[in-house]
Amino acid sequence: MEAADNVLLKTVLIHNKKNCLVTLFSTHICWGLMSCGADAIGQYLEPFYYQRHESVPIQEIIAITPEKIQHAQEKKQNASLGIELISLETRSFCLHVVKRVGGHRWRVRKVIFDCPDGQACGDWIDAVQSRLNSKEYGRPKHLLTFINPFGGKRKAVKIYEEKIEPLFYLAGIASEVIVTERANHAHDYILEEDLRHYDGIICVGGDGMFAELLNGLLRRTQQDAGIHDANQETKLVNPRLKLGVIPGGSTDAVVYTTCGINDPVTSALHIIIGETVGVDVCSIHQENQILRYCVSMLAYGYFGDVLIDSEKHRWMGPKRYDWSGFKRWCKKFVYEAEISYLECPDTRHHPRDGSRCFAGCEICNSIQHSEGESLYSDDKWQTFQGRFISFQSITMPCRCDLSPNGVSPSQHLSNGYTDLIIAKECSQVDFLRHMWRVKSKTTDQFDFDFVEVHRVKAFKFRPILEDGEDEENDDSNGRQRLRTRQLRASSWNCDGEVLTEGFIDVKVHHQLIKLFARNIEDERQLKTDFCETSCYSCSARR
Ligand SMILES: CCCCCCCCCCCCC/C=C/[C@@H](O)[C@H](COP(=O)(O)O)NC(=O)CCCCC
Ligand SMILES: Nc1ncnc2c1ncn2[C@@H]1O[C@H](COP(=O)(O)OP(=O)(O)O)[C@@H](O)[C@H]1O
Ligand SMILES: [Ca+2]
Repeated sequence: MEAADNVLLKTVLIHNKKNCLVTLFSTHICWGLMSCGADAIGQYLEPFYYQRHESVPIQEIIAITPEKIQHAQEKKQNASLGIELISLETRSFCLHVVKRVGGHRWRVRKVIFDCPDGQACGDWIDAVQSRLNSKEYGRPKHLLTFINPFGGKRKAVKIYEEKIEPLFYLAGIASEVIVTERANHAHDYILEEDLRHYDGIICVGGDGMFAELLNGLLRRTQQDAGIHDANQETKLVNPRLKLGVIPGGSTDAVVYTTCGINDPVTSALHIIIGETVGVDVCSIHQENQILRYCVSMLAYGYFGDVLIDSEKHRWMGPKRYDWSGFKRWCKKFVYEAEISYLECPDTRHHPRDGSRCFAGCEICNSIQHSEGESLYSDDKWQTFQGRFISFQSITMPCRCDLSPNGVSPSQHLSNGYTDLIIAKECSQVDFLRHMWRVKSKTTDQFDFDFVEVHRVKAFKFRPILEDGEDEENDDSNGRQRLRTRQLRASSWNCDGEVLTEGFIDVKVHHQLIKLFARNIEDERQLKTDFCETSCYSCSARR
């Protein structure tokens, strides 16, 4: 329940031509018509009750601006004097707040209040602005923004200029913008330049572009802290800077997963309000070197090959994945590897446990990890050796237009684990059935005898490539036959970037980075138009 001393300002203001009681609490702002208790000049008498009111958390206020409105009375006076004069004094202000319009899409809603005089209006603007500036909300003031002009449908520059820049201006965010001129431009810039003035780094692009930011920032952070990140056992340092993505790529799985939709305005609003979510990161090693960091999908076999092929068809934009996906499916290839993994010790957490990771996820918040303990002293490693069509390590659910529920729907953003999905050698029709379920929203995509899933903390992948002949096997008629290997090497699809090294060691780092996002909201639980917070009036009525 809200304590009375959390009330910062309380006045009767005019909203939609009606007297409204407007109350600024330290955590939210409430307004509504009163059933009793206030007189026309803005004094109110206790007890009062709102008839019906709205409440917006301070965090969801994008900005407060003075509103130049010619008030009706002045209009009349000016008209009678025959002058066209706008009010000399600003007596109205506009609250720009987050509005949910369905399907996880956010928009800006303007709510205008008229005050009795300019002084009252200034007091309101100052009081709300000072809450917005409070450190507890962590709103970014200075951002470094990279735009990939060649990502997705090649509209990133237009998206930024038309939709994002005006919002950042409204919210008082200064953004240094760099339109990239080559692949790795952003990565190299982050590694080398002075970043002290920024609160966050964002990009307008896809997962590949985000991967540049992620790798640049993590390497820079370890370098600055004198951490030797080549050693898999090292406890890595969390970067100070937060990362953000405005979708402008092809799959946009990172932003789709963390904001619930790939919509540029929704992402910009998440960045402005400064809310962040911790995200797990995989470090990928080979012998004594670190190859890359990865947050979404690390895949070998089918998805590695699709990525390589899709680059030849970049002119098709996001559709290139459908085309390459279809081509690769037509030419079925089989791979073989030995995969060792350290499974999550808590058997309640599993890729098929049916859980969903929503904003404020209790599972992510409750899981404990003993970081820093040696993985290799652990004797609980298990091994899979065999043939497969597709191998994926999925560290966040990986929702996207191609898979709205996610490639691993019960994976979590920050549980400290990655899900291994092995689609073992099977017929093309069976593989298609599995993929169809990954795309559709209804059935369990892992409910096939040729699909194996594990939730793991670390894994080692060793491709088996040598041509040759397997041991002799008995066929169903008891005849001995030789099975000739037809094994191919694939490459890795690492957050949409190609990684050619075959054998790798991977470890998950629990909540290593912070993303400007809230994680998806459970829309069934959201009540948008009525007070959700326990303000005085509501609690009095309950
Ligand atoms: C017959 C129905 C077939 C449906 C296939 C559904 C498979 C969906 C898998 C989606 C994978 C999502 C994981 C994220 C991958 C991205 O990191 C990566 C790069 O993204 P971006 O830089 O934004 O372009 N995207 C892919 O690898 C796309 C794979 C698509 C394979 C068909
Ligand atoms: N100016 C540029 N020219 C060419 N490639 C670039 C440029 N800027 C970034 N890239 C690279 O483009 C790749 C794909 O970018 P991304 O934004 O993920 O688009 P998409 O989702 O369409 O693949 C990334 O690997 C990134 O390194
Ligand atoms: Ca995870």
